[in-house]
Amino acid sequence: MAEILIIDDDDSMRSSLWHMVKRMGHQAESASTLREGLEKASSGAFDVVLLDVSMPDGNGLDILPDIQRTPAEPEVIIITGYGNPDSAELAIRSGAWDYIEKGTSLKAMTLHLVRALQYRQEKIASRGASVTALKRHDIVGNSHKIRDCLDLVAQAAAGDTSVMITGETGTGKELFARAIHSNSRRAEGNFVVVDCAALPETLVESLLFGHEKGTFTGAEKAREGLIQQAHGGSLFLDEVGELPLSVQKAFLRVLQERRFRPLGSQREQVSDFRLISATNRDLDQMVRDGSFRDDLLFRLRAFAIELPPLRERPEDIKELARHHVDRLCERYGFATKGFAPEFLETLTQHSWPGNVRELVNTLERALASARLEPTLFPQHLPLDIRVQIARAAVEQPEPGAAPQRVTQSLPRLQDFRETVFAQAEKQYLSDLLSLTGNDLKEACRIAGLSLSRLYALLSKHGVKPT
Ligand SMILES: Nc1ncnc2c1ncn2[C@@H]1O[C@H](COP(=O)(O)OP(=O)(O)OP(=O)(O)O)[C@@H](O)[C@H]1O
Repeated sequence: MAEILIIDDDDSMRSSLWHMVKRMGHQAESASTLREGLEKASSGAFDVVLLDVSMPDGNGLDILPDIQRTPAEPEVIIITGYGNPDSAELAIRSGAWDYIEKGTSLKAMTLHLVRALQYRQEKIASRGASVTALKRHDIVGNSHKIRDCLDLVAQAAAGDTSVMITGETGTGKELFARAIHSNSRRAEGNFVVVDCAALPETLVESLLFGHEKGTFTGAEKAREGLIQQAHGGSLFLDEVGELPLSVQKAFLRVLQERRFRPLGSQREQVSDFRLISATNRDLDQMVRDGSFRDDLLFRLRAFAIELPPLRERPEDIKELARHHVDRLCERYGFATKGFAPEFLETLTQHSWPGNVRELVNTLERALASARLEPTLFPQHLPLDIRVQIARAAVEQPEPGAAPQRVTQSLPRLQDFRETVFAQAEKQYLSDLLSLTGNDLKEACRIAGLSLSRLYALLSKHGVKPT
């Protein structure tokens, strides 16, 4: 029996969904505001949340990420009476399982729920089996986003297709590539790293494909190429966007046929390798610009993993800091160090544009500054980071400027949302009345509201036709 939470302010809708869930033999709970819904989702163990978009205390899509981050990580089905393509796209991009309009028959809604439950059951079963068995290979973090990536690592490791890992610099692309290799059937073979950004253009072909003795000046001995070294293992093309166009063509052929000819050789060689590539560049844009081959991209991206930046998973910072400080202390022969609470707080407030690599470098600098002192304080952190955080705490943003990281006297997020939402709703209603010249029928049509709902909102905000 599954547990379903219905968040909808419309009494009759809530009640018919509740009966639908009960008839399916599941447990149902309901909430009529977003606040109540989020509270219930946070304390319950729901499998699916049916979430209305247009609610009295805000837009349901705004709390979608909060619901997905609750411990049970439920699937969310968005239900709305005012469907529009943009919010449908936003819902799906934000990870909603499905998006349905209120006019949909109960029979069809039942089917959506059955599918969502089936999907969830299979996801939990496969995640349990695959991620538990996964060797993490030093990957630290338990945020929802990292666990989703580990799930993909487990899936990729079980197969043999080419994998492309994308993500900002320092997000752990090489670490994840190694994890795929060491969890795959090729784990006993070589993991050969090719840093495409560091390959000199004149030597790239000979390094990849190898060469015979005397093929060019300086080729005093025959040399095995990196592709051959990866035979039986994995070839990791880091910064693959930097591969020159001429080499892209030759490499495409290697991928298609797993055969290549070393420079100066008459004979073709065979290499059975699994390709993993990584980039922080927008390869689709490079294809549009003509600097990357679309047929190669298509082959490289048979399976894709996108790693999240550290600022989107601050909950991992503490564990990452512990892991890397312990490793660094061991390397330098220090006794391990404790963290003052303010130290962790400061780390969590920084936005880490260089991601985990920047965090690791910063911890190394903090250790050098603390030397034999047993506890790390913010004072051990580099000055530039402390200055940035101190400035952000006191600076008022310029009108229209990007939001800053502020640390003092903020209201509760829910209260802030409610205030902003109420102001925006009031403004919208005034604009609606002026635009329509107080024609309430036309206003209902534009806003997608019933007349009674429009009256209720006008009276709630004290907006009167002029
Ligand atoms: N999830 C993680 N857990 C532990 N350490 C991590 C994690 N992600 C990254 N790191 C550490 O951060 C540093 C950078 O990682 P890595 O080289 O894999 O990043 P990258 O995305 O390949 O970077 P670039 O794009 O600059 O090549 C390494 O020291 C790595 O050990």
